[in-house]
Order: sequence, then C-alpha cells, then structure tokens
Amino acid sequence: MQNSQSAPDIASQQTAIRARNVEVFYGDTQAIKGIDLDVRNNEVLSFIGPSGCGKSTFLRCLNRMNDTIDSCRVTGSIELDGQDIYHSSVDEVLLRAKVGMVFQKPNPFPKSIYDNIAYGPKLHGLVERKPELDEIVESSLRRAGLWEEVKDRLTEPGTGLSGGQQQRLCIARTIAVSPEVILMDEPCSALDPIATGIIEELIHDLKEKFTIVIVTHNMQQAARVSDRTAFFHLGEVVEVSETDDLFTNPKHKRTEDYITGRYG
Ligand SMILES: Nc1ncnc2c1ncn2[C@@H]1O[C@H](COP(=O)(O)OP(=O)(O)OP(=O)(O)O)[C@@H](O)[C@H]1O
Repeated sequence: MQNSQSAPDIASQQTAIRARNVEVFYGDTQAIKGIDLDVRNNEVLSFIGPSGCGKSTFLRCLNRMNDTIDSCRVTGSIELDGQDIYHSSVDEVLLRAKVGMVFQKPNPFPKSIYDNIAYGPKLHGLVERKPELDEIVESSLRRAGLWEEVKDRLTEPGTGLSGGQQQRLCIARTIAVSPEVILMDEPCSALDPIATGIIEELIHDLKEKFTIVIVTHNMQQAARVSDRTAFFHLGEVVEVSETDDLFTNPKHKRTEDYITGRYG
C-alpha cells in the first residue's frame, strides 16, 4: 500500500488509528487481505471502490463492529492512540463511544428526540445532573445542525423526523458521548440531494473536532468531503492519497480504471 506518512515521530502524533496487516475472514472466505492504513487526526478519509471490495468490512474493524458477526474473524493489529483495540482488556461499549458509527439507514431509537441524545451520556455516566444533560443534548443537536429544527419538539419521537433529520439526529447521538473518531457507512445513500448536501456540509464542520472515516459509493461525494481517499479493490487498499491527487493523478492503473468508470 502507498502511504505518504513521513518521519515516524510526526506520523504517530498525527495518527488517530493505525491498522497493520489487517485480514478479515467470513468463515473460510477472506474479505480483507493484509491492509495497512493510518487515519490521521481531524481528517476526513473516504473509502471508495466497487461493490463487495471490503470497504464496510474494514470500516467495521475500526470499532470492532465485526465482533457482532459470528462467522467473522479479524487478524492483524489496529491501534487507537497507540492502544490495541483488540486487546482482551478493551471494553467494546467504551470503544464504540470513542469510535462512533453512523449507518447507511438512519436508525434512531424508538424514543423521544431528547432521549435519543441523552441515552449515551447517561449510559456512560458522563453527567450527574439534568442541567448538564440538557446542555449535552443542546450542544450535540447544535453541532449536528438540527437544534433550530427540533428545539420546540424535543419530547416527540425521533422516528417522526424526516430521513435527513433522522440522520443528523443519529450524528448528534454519536457526538453526545464525545467520540474521537466517527465512522460513517454510506450515510447519505438513503437521503435526497438536499439532505445529502446538508450532511456533507456537516461533515466539513465536524472535522474541526473529530476524525471522520466515510464509506461512499459516490466518487463526487468523496471528492467533495474528504481530505484523503483510499481506493479499495478485492479486499486490498490499492492506493491512499490526498483526494485531489487520487482523482487527478492516480498512481495505479486499477485506481485509474475505477475513477474513469472502466469498472465498478
Ligand atoms: N456478514 C457477512 N457474512 C459473510 N460475508 C460477508 C458479510 N458481510 C460482507 N461479506 C462479504 O465480504 C465481502 C466484502 O463485503 P463488504 O460489504 O465489506 O464490501 P463493500 O465494499 O462495503 O460493498 P458495498 O459497496 O456493496 O457495500 C463481500 O464478498 C461480501 O459478500
């Protein structure tokens, strides 16, 4: 894999997630083949590539979401801030608060808008008193660009919002537990172009505070939102580069063939 990281000390300061020789198997079938990849602090990193090339599988390795799939086995090493996330001492629930996830289809809890956001901070004991919780709910909704639209209906069900609003609610819910990294698995694929545009702007704002890894089928979206892009093919990362470079000057023929529409 190509990697433009420079001196090791600078690299470690910049690196939020460091994956080395990651392999993933579903039963006897290998889906990911020895991926090395660094995710830098406060970047937006996109994963692109043809269907079935392993983008979602690799994304799910980054917060151990694959542990929920019985047939799935992950080998290699993945570190968050230098700590092995697969070490037996790691609490998966805490890990998934630090490395939050937003899914393809918005999946609010069947609870009020307020409780959707309040659930995580309460679960993790981040607050002791109601005013603190109110503050987290408001600031999370503000950061997700949803506060003005919902501030007068916080007790209504989250499922009553539009699709785009529900996705922003899910982003607010992820933010509420102060993650370091947010994983997004095709977060706009169920949304119309206007809702998609709002989420893309939001991603741009969120990277000030968070590190974001996004799987997208849409190359234009990768070009619009991400600082760097990784091109996946047949379970490998063929190339990871600054997004502009990857789209204008791909280093590998497989990348070029994909971005010029020769397959995919
Ligand atoms: N739960 C699972 N059980 C068995 N095989 C799986 C499972 N999830 C994914 N796979 C297989 O792993 C490979 C990679 O799939 P994955 O969903 O990660 O690719 P992807 O690049 O995200 O695809 P898409 O863009 O279509 O979502 C595929 O061959 C897929 O069939």
